[in-house]
Amino acid sequence: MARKFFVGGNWKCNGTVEEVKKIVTVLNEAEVPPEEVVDVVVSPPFVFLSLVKSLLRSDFQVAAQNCWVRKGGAFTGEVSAEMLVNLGIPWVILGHSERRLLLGETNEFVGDKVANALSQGLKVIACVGETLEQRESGSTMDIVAAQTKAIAGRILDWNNVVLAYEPVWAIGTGKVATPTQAREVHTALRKLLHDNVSPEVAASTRIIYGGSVNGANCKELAAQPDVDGFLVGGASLKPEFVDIIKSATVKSSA
Ligand SMILES: O=C(CO)COP(=O)(O)O
Repeated sequence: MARKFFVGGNWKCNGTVEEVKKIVTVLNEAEVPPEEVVDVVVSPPFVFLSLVKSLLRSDFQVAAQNCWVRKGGAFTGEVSAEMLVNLGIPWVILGHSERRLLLGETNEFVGDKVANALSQGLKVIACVGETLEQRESGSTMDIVAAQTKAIAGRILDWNNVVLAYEPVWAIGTGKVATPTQAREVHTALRKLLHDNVSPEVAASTRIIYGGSVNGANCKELAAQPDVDGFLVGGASLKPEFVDIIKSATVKSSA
């Protein structure tokens, strides 16, 4: 069965109520391929989740950008998976490189978070990716394999997981991975799932690319065999996000 294209918009730590309303209006008015062709998931900061959920068209979904590693309780400043479920938020992004690098989230911690979020009924966009230094030293595959294995070992049901390959050197830099660079890692990750999990999971799990994706480069990337969609940062705050959603047709017409 073909994997459904997936386009996520990670708004990161951006936005005001007014800006959020504007972005949602653009999305609500956009003509995009039907739900059967593409999953669209936008991820505002926690404080805007309810607002976005209440305004957003029903064929698009909402994701949180993080959640706590365990059940809620005395953890000042954290938001638990069960709170997100209670709010009707279906998705959460976990293991983003900004959290790994700026907040010290380790592979093991991200694995724990993924296990906890899935056990509470959330769907997870799990992120992996190497730094520039790691790429230049030739350790890209070792790094993303270790990150992926730490996550994979904690997953019982892969139906609720999307894997996002986001090379750190491509995030927010305007330096997008070439289609070949993206394809190489995506293909290797799919092989890793094949060998370490199962052929079925390797065939059905969406592996999406993130890092300086925009309206101009999305089609060529979308045409790569193992690229099943995108996790978009900066461009997800702009009208060109709609063009990125439309790149799903590159796959459906292939
Ligand atoms: O980190 C990203 C999405 O999670 C990518 O960010 P940019 O698209 O701004 O490079």
